[in-house]
Amino acid sequence: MLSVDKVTVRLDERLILREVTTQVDAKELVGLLGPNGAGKTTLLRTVLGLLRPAAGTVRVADEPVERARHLLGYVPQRHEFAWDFPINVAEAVLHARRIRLGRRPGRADRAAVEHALERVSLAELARRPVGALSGGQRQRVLLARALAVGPRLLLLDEPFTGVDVPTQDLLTHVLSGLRADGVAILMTTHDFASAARLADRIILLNQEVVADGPPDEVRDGTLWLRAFGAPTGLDGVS
Ligand SMILES: Nc1ncnc2c1ncn2[C@@H]1O[C@H](COP(=O)(O)OP(=O)(O)OP(=O)(O)O)[C@@H](O)[C@H]1O
Repeated sequence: MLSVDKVTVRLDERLILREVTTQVDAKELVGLLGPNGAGKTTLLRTVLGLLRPAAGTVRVADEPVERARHLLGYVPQRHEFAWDFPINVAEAVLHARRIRLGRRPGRADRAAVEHALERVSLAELARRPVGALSGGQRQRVLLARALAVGPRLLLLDEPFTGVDVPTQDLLTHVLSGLRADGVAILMTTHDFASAARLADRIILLNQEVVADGPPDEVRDGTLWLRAFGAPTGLDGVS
């Protein structure tokens, strides 16, 4: 579903990603790990077509990304959304679908919103202003916004960061269900232990791909040393 081939990205003349090659298949959940500033968000933004690589190619469902945007769902980091905007939960989700489809919403769009809210257990909060939500509820709104467009490739930027255990469990459940439905999922995270439980593969990134494989293969301490510059990444790994 996603194929990234020798992608190099420079921002302000600085090399951020160097010849990154990887892929994510349908029904596959891949965790993207690396230290702060490793280029994880940059890679997601490049896949979304928001950044143009200096070299290399990104293809989604065998198409250049410009022709495959309708297949993409994106869950940004929570701070990137304007939570002080005076809209409620259902409107926030509908808005995402409206922007994607570029038309006034009709009955099918409202049904898609309802379905997305149910999938993340937010139906009861549909009329609540987004500014009044907790961190975990906000995370679920962002996921519902991505789901409302029916993505085949879902990109998530640190969905597990700063949310409580029940929210983590819900996210795990929803992502597992999407994978079973055939969605390809690429998710950045700082937490190897939770990624190892959930992901089929883990990519260790630090400007370049340091390792890419099943969690058991990527557990090797020397790889972590190369990716993080310190062995501390293995803390809490079980
Ligand atoms: N628009 C930009 N212009 C210039 N440099 C940028 C821009 N956006 C990001 N960078 C730089 O690119 C590098 C990679 O940033 P990125 O946000 O992709 O890392 P990350 O792995 O997602 O980090 P974190 O774990 O902290 O979220 C950083 O050094 C950052 O300062």
